[in-house]
Amino acid sequence: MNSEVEYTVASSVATVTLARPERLNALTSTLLNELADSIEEANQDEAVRVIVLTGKGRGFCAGQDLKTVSPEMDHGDYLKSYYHPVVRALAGSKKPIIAAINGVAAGAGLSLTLACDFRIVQEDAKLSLGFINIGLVPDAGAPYFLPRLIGSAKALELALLGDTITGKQAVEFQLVTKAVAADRFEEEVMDFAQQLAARPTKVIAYIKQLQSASFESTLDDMLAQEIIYQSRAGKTEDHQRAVQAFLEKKPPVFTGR
Ligand SMILES: CC(C)(COP(=O)(O)OP(=O)(O)OC[C@H]1O[C@@H](n2cnc3c(N)ncnc32)[C@H](O)[C@@H]1OP(=O)(O)O)[C@@H](O)C(=O)NCCC(=O)NCCSC(=O)/C=C1/CC=CC=CO1
Repeated sequence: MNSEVEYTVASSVATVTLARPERLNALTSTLLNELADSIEEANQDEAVRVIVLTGKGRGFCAGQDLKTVSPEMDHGDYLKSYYHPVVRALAGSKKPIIAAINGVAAGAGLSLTLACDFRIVQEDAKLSLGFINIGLVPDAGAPYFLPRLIGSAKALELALLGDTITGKQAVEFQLVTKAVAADRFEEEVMDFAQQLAARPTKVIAYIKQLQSASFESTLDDMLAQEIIYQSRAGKTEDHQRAVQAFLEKKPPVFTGR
């Protein structure tokens, strides 16, 4: 039974909600453990085809709960024990994950969204790496994902200046998939999730695995990998039925198998 993360499944979408709204969903060891478990649960559940990660209340996540930080604490050990399992669960998820950033995202709260596949943000949300403002380096995967997502110069700008940008500005930084007005936010997130859920789920996993291998691989490595994954994709029911549907001039219906 979770206490700091809520987990629901409806219409093929698992919604994982950070649930400490009184502290802007600031992260604790309990919350991080529950978050890693929830992502794992969604990945194991065949009824789930898309995962949405969001926050309860007026914000997405204010990063590490600074009330739990003490001089005795080794921040590196803490990262290894509590953050890295979550980063690996998000980045290694076979199912697509949408970070639905429903308000402020700061510190590791923003970092965790970078390990997701899509970021949909409220237009007036405030986003900040913020680590530098308390004398820390960006963590929770941000040093890996941010330069890959927005390029080295912009990543350094956000990390070194620690500035806050709005959801609208985050689109210009190419940090997020799209920014949406607050009153249409939930509807847009669920529409987007349903579009993804109607796609060939197994093949989505293959595409994610292929792409994540790309940056550390040579051309020869990637050509070898595409042989493996296209061979698997070619054997899926979704592919075979979609070809049949095309030949019959019908729209494809993907079941995720
Ligand atoms: C920009 C903010 C996130 C939001 O600002 P605002 O909307 O004006 O809201 P506030 O009034 O500031 O906050 C509302 C209440 O929540 C409390 N709160 C906010 N953030 C935290 C937090 N991180 N920890 C604990 N409590 C928090 C805030 O005190 C208010 O409570 P009261 O109403 O009782 O006063 C802004 O709040 C902000 O900048 N927050 C801090 C952002 C931050 O520095 N986050 C931590 C970065 S470090 C990190 O994420 C990761 C690690 C990893 C490993 C080890 C060690 C450290 O960090």
